[in-house]
Amino acid sequence: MAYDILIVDDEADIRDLVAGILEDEGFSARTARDADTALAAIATRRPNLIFLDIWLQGSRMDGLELLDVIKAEHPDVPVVMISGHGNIETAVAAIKRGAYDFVEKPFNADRLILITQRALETLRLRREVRELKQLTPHKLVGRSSAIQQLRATIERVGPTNSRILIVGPSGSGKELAARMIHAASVRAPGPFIVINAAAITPERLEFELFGVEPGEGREPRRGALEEAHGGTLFLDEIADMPRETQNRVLRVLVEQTFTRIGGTEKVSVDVRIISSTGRHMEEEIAKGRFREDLYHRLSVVPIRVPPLADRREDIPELVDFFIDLISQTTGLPRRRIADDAMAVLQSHDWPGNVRQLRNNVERVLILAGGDPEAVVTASMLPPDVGALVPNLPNGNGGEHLMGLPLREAREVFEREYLAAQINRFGGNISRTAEFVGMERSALHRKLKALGVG
Ligand SMILES: Nc1ncnc2c1ncn2[C@@H]1O[C@H](COP(=O)(O)OP(=O)(O)OP(=O)(O)O)[C@@H](O)[C@H]1O
Repeated sequence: MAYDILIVDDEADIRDLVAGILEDEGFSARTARDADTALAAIATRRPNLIFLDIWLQGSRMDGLELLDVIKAEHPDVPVVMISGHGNIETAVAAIKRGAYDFVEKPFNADRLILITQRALETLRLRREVRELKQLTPHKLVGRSSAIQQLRATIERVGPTNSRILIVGPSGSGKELAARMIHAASVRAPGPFIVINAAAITPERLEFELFGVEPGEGREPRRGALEEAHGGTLFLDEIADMPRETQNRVLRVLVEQTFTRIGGTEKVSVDVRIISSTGRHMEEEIAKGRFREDLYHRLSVVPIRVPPLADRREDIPELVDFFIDLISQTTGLPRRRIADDAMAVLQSHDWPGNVRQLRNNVERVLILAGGDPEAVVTASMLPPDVGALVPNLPNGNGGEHLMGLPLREAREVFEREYLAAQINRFGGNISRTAEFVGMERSALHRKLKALGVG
């Protein structure tokens, strides 16, 4: 379903322009010319995001007043202000009152789209974090040596107060590891606050981190640093942090104090910082995109979470864990995964790592339907998870073999089948031999004859 975005502006040209840009990106846009039509539109259907002009000519309320009403009634709907005289004071005023971000006229279509995506992504992440917090026990599942080492490291570094940088690809479990470190520390009863630098615009990131000084008669808006006082701040995707924010964060680490945006008063907090990245930080530093001194301060203890494809032996246990978890939380019946289906799951490359595996287990449980006793076989897996022998040329499950004489077809099949099995068992010949039902030495000879290795 397309995201529903409401554009509130007194100028028809602006409404049409913004709506056109968003619709071209596949969003669904509605428009309103003043406060009353906007409130009626919101009452009819709650939008996912609102663009709101600061100056609403000919309206009962101006944009900032309407913002107050929207925030009071729908605090979760992000509002991006449209500012004609864009300057930092207007932005600060709007953000103090709860706006998510602002765009300046004249519009830059790319920035508009970026802000839209980030606002929606933040919303999604917040919801996901909320759901996951409720649903997922903080348990790091897996018996591979990489996961065993990771668990040992977490136990060792958890109780210290050191800053930790967790490196690994998206969905591999970095945030989970950070939560476990927090849980293993004396800060466990304190808050665990997450800030994702990739999901927030640079301007917004500063507000979110450092907070905003109060205006006349208002409470200050506390940033993540203050929220995390006595606990842990998890800085996700630090490589996406703009240089200016890097400078500010470095100052916080050196001076142990900071000032809110627009303020002068020094605020000091007691926060442990755990950060994460999916990038090669050495490269980011070499290209001048990340401050080396900040990197060293954040990465007192570096921890690596390997991609799922490098620890395929964890997959069966993870699948069982997610089947239990998903069936408990959704009420869907549990299923048994047949050996052929597990072989496919273990052979797949999982570019989205554990998160992608979890989503696929959920899809399987939803789609399986019918008889709760039914076993999930390879043919019931989502098509993009791949065929039983994923690397067969053409990836079409075997039709191409029909054009070959039996001897050659058998050779092609054996080669691809064994290569996929070896890959699945992480290169371990003994375990592959056991699974495919051959003697270890016979398998060796076979592989040599087929030129696999
Ligand atoms: N070893 C594991 N055992 C159990 N659940 C796991 C494991 N690894 C990851 N998960 C689950 O997979 C999902 C993705 O993990 P997480 O959010 O920690 O990844 P991430 O590396 O921080 O991702 P991103 O870089 O995209 O933020 C979460 O639901 C998490 O609980």
